[in-house]
Amino acid sequence: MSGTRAPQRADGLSELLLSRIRDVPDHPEPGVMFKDITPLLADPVAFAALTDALAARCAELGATKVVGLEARGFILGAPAAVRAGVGFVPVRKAGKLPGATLGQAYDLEYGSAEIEIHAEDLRPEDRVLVVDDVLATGGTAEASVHLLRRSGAAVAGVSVLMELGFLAGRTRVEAALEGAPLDALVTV
Ligand SMILES: O=P(O)(O)OC[C@H]1O[C@H](OP(=O)(O)OP(=O)(O)O)[C@H](O)[C@@H]1O
Ligand SMILES: Nc1ncnc2[nH]cnc12
Repeated sequence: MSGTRAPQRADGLSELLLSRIRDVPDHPEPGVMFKDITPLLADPVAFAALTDALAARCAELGATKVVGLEARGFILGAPAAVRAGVGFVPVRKAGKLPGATLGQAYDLEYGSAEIEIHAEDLRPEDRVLVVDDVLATGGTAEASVHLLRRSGAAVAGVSVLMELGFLAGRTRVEAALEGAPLDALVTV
């Protein structure tokens, strides 16, 4: 696909995943190169390989829950949680969750938003792996880390399928993570 750098892993996983991500120029607005993961989801081999990698990371970090970020983080995070044998907790856009919520406002590459979680689904002893598809400006992941800390859970790390390195989101997420790892299976 266009506009990408060489894969980072020696096992061929990054190359496989990258080959299934489609660049869509000017979506959802002019100037944005949208990274479309639907071809990857439609490929059972690539989707299973991604799920296995995320589940393995969950085990390596001793995570007791996967938190997925709406909406594409749900698609990636939920099967990884099942594969790892841990629970899944959704971070949703504001106004969707029916129970008592904790909320956090944040900025996107395009626009702004607020996220919420049912904090009652996390225990103080939980170690959470945050999963999402794309790290762009880092605003969503950063807000999630702050939200999770406020919920009382420990953040074991953040794992994303794809990091858009030219947007420098890593810096702000690593600052929020205070030493916990930020992993990207593919960086472009
Ligand atoms: O690093 P950032 O600049 O915060 O951007 C990354 C976030 O943006 C996208 O979500 P989006 O809110 O577009 O929603 P969707 O997954 O519901 O399509 C993507 O799935 C990440 O969650
Ligand atoms: N360029 C992009 N492609 C896909 N998802 C995104 N989320 C934020 N920026 C994005």
